[in-house]
Amino acid sequence: MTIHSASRWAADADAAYIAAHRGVQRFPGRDLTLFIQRNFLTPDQCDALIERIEADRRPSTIADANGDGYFRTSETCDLDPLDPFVATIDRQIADYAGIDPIYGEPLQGQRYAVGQEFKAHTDYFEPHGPDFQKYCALSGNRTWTFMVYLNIPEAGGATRFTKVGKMVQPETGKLLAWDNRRPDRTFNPATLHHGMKVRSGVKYVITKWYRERPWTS
Ligand SMILES: O=C(O)CCC(=O)C(=O)O
Ligand SMILES: [Fe+2]
Repeated sequence: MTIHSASRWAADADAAYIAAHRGVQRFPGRDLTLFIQRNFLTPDQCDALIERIEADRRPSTIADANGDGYFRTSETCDLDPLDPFVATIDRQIADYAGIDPIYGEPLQGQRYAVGQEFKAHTDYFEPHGPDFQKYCALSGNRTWTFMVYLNIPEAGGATRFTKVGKMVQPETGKLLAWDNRRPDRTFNPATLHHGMKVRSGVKYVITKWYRERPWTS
């Protein structure tokens, strides 16, 4: 995998830049800008992240309350940006994306036990939704999502893009990256995705979301 220098960082990712990485796979449909990079993280890096998620997890919340308490049943961990190992991972994602890290929300870990899931949702906030002001007033909406599977659960736990019929299976170190917008920069409902129920074992992922403007918490 090619890591480019920091001089390639910009405010937004360029799909052509990501598409040029060695070994990357691109979803063929025009409705969704989606990439898969196997072995983006090493098994050792994944294990070190799992250790941190185990040490510091709490029940997940969702931003746009929808009245369904079972919508996102996983546990979340805000990975410490001051932890030098976490900073290395963050930098590795920024280099791959070509996005300046100042646009990134802090890296999050997720842990799904048997039966836990994240029902179909988009990562961007509905511009007319009730929580848009609260979550997007300062930093703007979410642009790109970078997600890495840290292990293979014994059964279940795939990510399903329900509108385009694409299913991605967890694999240790596999990166999934997508633009939450269409090429014309409008938000793309075809990014709707479902972190499906784990049927056996435990599933761990990390997620990195980038914003339209520099991140301010
Ligand atoms: O765990 C998954 O497969 C999906 C996670 C996800 O959609 C998210 O964290 O936004
Ligand atoms: Fe998501």
